[in-house]
Amino acid sequence: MVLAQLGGSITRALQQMSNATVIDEKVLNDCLNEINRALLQSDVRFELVRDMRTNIKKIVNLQDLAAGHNKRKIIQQAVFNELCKMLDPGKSSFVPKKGKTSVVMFVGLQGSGKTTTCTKYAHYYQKKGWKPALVCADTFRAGAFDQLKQNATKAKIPFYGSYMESDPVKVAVEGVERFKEENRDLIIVDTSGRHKQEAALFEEMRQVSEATKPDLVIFVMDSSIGQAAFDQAQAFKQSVAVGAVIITKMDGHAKGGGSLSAVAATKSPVIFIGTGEHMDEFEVFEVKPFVSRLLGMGDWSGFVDKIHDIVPMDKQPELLQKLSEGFTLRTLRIMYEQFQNMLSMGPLSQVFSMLPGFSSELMPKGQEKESQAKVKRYMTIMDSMTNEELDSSNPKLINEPRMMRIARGSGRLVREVLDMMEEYKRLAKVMKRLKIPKKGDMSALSRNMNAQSMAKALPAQMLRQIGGMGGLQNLMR
Ligand SMILES: Nc1nc2c(ncn2[C@@H]2O[C@H](COP(=O)(O)OP(=O)(O)OP(=O)(O)O)[C@@H](O)[C@H]2O)c(=O)[nH]1
Repeated sequence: MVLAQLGGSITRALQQMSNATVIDEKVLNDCLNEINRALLQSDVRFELVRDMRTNIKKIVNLQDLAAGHNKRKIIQQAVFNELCKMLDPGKSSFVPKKGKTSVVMFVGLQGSGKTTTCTKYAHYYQKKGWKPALVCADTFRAGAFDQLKQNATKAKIPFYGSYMESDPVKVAVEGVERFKEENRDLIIVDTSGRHKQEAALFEEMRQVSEATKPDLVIFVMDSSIGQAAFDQAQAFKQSVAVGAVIITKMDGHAKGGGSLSAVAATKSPVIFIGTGEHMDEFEVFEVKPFVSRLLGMGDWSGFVDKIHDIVPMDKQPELLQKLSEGFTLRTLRIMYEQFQNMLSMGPLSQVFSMLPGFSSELMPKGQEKESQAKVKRYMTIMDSMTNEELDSSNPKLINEPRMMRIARGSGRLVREVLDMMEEYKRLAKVMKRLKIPKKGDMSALSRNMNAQSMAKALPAQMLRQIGGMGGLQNLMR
């Protein structure tokens, strides 16, 4: 997945710093140099990287920190905060209100994924009970209207466009008026793109915007754009009042840092990211959970949201319960069982990218097949272990001769057995620090579940304590 490598590099730099016996100026500089290199390699704009370093150095003044201070924590927190700051323009975008008509105009270069994203955006709100509608104001590209029509029909969203009319302003105005009359609460206008930034494109966008007076203009950008992202985003911002950004194709192998720095150019927040060609491969973008995931720290709220999206309602409490029980990887057998759970979930592999520790290495998005093969390989290796080995909390029990024996028994290489043991130790360490945080989890759950499914998720004793079903309903209100 885009940026997985960046996350891995930053995490490694922080880890190396943490491993140093004494944190002095040199250790800090080495760590920051590593992070800078990783960011630049991911196409993040030089100025942003430079500013981030300056800010961290200002916050982490090693000489001023008394001996008792936990320097590692302070540095880690500063890196986390600065990454968040880089992605956060400090102001939120216009938020449409359900039941009240809003017009949202989409702009972006041809092929950025604009038309697909318009439908994903409409579909996202439709699932939440809104009444969206799509207007195709792209009269430039032959086939644009057909594409929107096809997408909209599939998602059962009303649409408007014309095969005959060549004036995009006219089509846009007619479409918006039609849907206002029909009391649609989210009218989405898809505009045309060009292969490159051209005066004609910007003039057309300006005219459509003037005529339809959108409440929000969303700039759609392909994550593979690289260093050109900043200039492109700025050019769009200068022509129309861009208020939010959506970054597409985050599932690809592009570096992605460039598109994220577009936030700085448009001074507008990224509100969603596209993570695949399908309608549901679309995620709300929130800075802190994103940076948490990037650094392998997990994202509980996203995790619970995702479960809500793809797991049938009646299975959700059971799954959450199962997962939370397995988080302490005391023994290899527990890891084996967790792997079994994961494999039986199939499409849920994307969910695991939100789980701390599983993020970039074990289950990178876009490499599900390879990851599954790796997990299966680990399981084959564990199949050749004794019950004592599987149930022991002491990995040292598996010494060199045993490793060689296990490798022979499972038909794998000794190196692979070693890899598996390393992965186990790594996961066990990460999981040890973890428990579904009660407060966060409860608020995420209460957002997403009705009282009935919530009641099932709670231990009986806790449910009694809060006054049964009635008490729970009050609490949720
Ligand atoms: N993998 C992946 N593909 C995407 C994503 N979003 C869009 N696409 C694909 O990108 C291609 C271009 O998308 P379109 O929606 O046609 O692009 P557009 O910007 O509307 O193009 P014009 O209408 O020509 O301006 C299509 O094949 C989409 O399926 C995404 O998040 N991930």
